[in-house]
Amino acid sequence: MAKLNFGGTEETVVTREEFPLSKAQEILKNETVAVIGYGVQGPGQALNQKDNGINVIVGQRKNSKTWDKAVRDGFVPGETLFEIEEALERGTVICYLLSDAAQIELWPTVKKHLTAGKALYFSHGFGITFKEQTGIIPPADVDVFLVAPKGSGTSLRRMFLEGRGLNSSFAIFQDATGRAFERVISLGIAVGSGYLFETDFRKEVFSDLTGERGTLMGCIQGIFAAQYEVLRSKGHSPSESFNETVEELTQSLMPLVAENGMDWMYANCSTTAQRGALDWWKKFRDATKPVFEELYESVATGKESQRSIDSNSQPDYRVKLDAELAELRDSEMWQSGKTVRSLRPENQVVEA
Ligand SMILES: NC(=O)c1ccc[n+]([C@@H]2O[C@H](COP(=O)([O-])OP(=O)(O)OC[C@H]3O[C@@H](n4cnc5c(N)ncnc54)[C@H](O)[C@@H]3O)[C@@H](O)[C@H]2O)c1
Ligand SMILES: CC(C)(O)[C@@H](O)C(=O)O
Ligand SMILES: [Mg+2]
Ligand SMILES: [Mg+2]
Repeated sequence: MAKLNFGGTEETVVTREEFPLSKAQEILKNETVAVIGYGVQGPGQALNQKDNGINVIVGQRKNSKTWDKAVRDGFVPGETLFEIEEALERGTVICYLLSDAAQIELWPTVKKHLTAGKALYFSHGFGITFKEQTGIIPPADVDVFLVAPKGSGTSLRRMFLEGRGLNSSFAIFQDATGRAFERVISLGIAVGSGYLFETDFRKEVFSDLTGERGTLMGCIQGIFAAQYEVLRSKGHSPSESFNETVEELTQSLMPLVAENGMDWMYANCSTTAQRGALDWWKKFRDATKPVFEELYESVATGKESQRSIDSNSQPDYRVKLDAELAELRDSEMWQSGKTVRSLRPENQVVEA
C-alpha cells in the first residue's frame, strides 16, 4: 500500500497499479460474488465485476422492474440471476446492496446463509455502525468489510466504461478467515475503483451522511436557492438568475476546480471576481459552519440514520420521495434550468 501525503498528513492508499486486476481475478477465482439488490450501486458494481471477469451473480426479487433491468443488462435467469434467497445460498461473497432501510428487513434471511468462511460486503458503514437501530450483527466466523464508492453507482459504471476508476473507501470490520484484506481489495478493484482509501465503518458512515446532507447535495441546493431567490427578488430574470447561480458553476467553473483546485479556478477569472471571492468566502464559511456542526451532531447521535430508516421503511416511501423530487423539478429555478440546458449544442434538435 502506498503512503501518500495529504496536505501534511500521511495516509494509506491502494492503487490499481500496485494491485492490478489480474491479481484481483486470481484472488477471487474460486468465489461466487452475489450482488443482492439491483438499484443504483447494484448495476454499477455487478456489471463492472462481470466485465472484469469475476464470477458474479445477481439476487433480486422476481417480477420487479429491476429484475427486468438485470435481464436487459445481460444477467441470465437461472444462470447469473436468481431470487434473493437462492443468490444468498450460492454466494461466497454477499454484496449487500439493498437500500440501507431494506437491509434491516432482509437481515434474518441473509444471516441464515452466512455460513463460516463467507464474506459480507457493504458499500456503507450504516448497517454495522448503527446496529442498535438496524439489528445487523454478523456471525463471528464470516469476514465483514466495505467498499464504498465515493459517487453514484451511475458514475461508477460510466467512469469504468471510460477506462477511469472512481475513488472508493474501504474498511475491514471483521477478519474471520485471515483473507479479509486480500478479498476486500480485490473486490474494490473488481467493482471499478481507481484508488482505495482506508477508513473504518464508523468514519465512513459519519462522513458520508454529512457529505450528502452537506456540500454534496443538501447544502448546495440550499445555497443555490438562496442566491436565486435574492436575485429574483431584486428584479433579475429567471434565466439571468439561473445562469449566474448554477449554469456557469457546473459548465465553466467547477470543471476548472476539478482540474486543478480552487485557486486555479479563481486565477482564471477576472481580478475583480478574485477580489470579491477572496473577500466573501470566509463570511460564507462562518455563516454555514454552525449548520455543519449541527448536521454532524445529528449524524453522530443516530438521528439521521433513524430518520432515514423511519421514512424509507414506509410502504409508500417511493411515492413520497418522487413527490418531493417533483417539487424541486417544478420549481422556477430548475424549470429555468431545463430551458437553459435545452440551449446547449448537444441538446439542440438538428433539422433533417
Ligand atoms: N446510490 C449510490 O450511488 C450509492 C453510493 C455509495 C454507496 N451506496 C450504498 O449502497 C447501498 C445500496 O444503495 P442503492 O442506492 O443502490 O440502493 P437502492 O435504494 O437503489 O435499492 C437497492 C435495491 O433494493 C431493493 N429493495 C428495496 N426494498 C427491498 C426489500 N424490502 N426487499 C428486497 N429488495 C428491496 C430495490 O428493489 C433495489 O433493487 C446502500 O448501502 C447505500 O448507502 C449507494
Ligand atoms: C452518491 C453518494 C451521495 O455519495 C452516496 O453516499 C449515496 O448515498 O448515494
Ligand atoms: Mg451515502
Ligand atoms: Mg457517498
